[in-house]
Amino acid sequence: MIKARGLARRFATKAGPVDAVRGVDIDVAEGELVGFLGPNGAGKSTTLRMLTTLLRPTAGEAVIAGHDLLSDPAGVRRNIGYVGQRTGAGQDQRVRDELEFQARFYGLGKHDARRRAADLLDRFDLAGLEERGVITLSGGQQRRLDIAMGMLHDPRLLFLDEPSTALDPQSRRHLWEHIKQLRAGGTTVFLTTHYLDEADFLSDRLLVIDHGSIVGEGSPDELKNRVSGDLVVLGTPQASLVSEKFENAVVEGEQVSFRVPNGDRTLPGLLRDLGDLGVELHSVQVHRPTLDDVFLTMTGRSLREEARAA
Ligand SMILES: Nc1ncnc2c1ncn2[C@@H]1O[C@H](COP(=O)(O)OP(=O)(O)OP(=O)(O)O)[C@@H](O)[C@H]1O
Repeated sequence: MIKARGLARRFATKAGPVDAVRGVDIDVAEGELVGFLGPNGAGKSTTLRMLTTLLRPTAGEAVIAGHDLLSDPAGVRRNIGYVGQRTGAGQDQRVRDELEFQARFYGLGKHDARRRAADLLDRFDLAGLEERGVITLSGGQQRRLDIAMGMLHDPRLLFLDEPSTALDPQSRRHLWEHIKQLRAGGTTVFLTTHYLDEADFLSDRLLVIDHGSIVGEGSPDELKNRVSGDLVVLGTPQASLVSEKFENAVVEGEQVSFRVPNGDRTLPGLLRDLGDLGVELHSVQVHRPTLDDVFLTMTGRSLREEARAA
C-alpha cells in the first residue's frame, strides 16, 4: 500500500540547508496499522506530508495506494485520507453540514453525501450530534469528526498525524477503539505519534525515526525483545555474589538487577541455579522493557521527556 525508496527532503533556510528527512525506505502492506514514532523534529510530519502529496520530495520515489507519488499525485490523493494535527473541521458549521459539504466536495451526489454522512456519524459515535455546531463538540468528538471527514471518500489508506494529542485519557481510549475498528474493516492506517502507549496499543508494526532516518522497525514486541531483554530484579543479602554471574548487573544494597532475554522463560532455570549456589532470595521481579527503553536505546533520548517538553 506504501512503497517509498530513498525519500528525502531538504529545506533551504537562512542558516543553511536542513535535511529534515534523509532518504527513508517505507513499506506498508495492505490492511496494516503502522505507527511512525519519533521525538520532536525527527522528521515525522515532513515524511507524512511527502507521502500525502502535500510536500514534494527533493529525492526518492514512492508508490502510494497504487499510484506514483511524483507522476500521479492526484491519483494518490483520490485514494488516501489525511487527518492532520489540526484538521479542524469548520468551527462555525453544523456537524451534518460539515460532513455533507465535504462529501459533495469529493464528488458525491446530494443523496449519497447524506447517506455517507449518516453512516459515518453512526460509525464514529456522533449520531445525535448532527445539528450541533462543531465548536460545541468535546475534544474527543471533534477528533472523531476529523477522522470521519478523512473517511468520506472511503479511502483504502488513511494517514493520521498525532491523532490523540490533547485528549483526556478516556477520550484517547475511545478514539483508539475507533482506529482499531477502521483497521478491522480493512483500512490501512499509517499514524504518527509521540505516545508510547498509543504506539504499543495500536500498531501492528512500528517505524522509529530520528534525525531524518529510520533507526528501528518491527512489532512493538519485537522491538522490545531486540533492544533490551527483560529486567530481572532480585532481593538477596548476597547481591554482589549474584552480580558476578551476570554481565551488566547493577547492585543497590540488597538488590541486584540485570537483563536477560525472555525473562519469563529463563527465570525458573536461573532461580534453580542460584538455589544450587546457596543464594537466599527475598523477592523476584521481572519487568518487560517498555517502548521507552527501546527508544532510549535507539536514539539516546527518552521519548517521555520529549513529549513533556513538547
Ligand atoms: N519548512 C521548513 N523549513 C525549514 N526547516 C523545516 C521546515 N519544516 C520542518 N523543518 C525542520 O525539519 C526537521 C523535521 O521536522 P518535522 O516537523 O518533520 O519533525 P517531526 O518529527 O514531525 O516533529 P514534531 O513531532 O515536533 O511535529 C526539523 O528540524 C524542522 O525544524
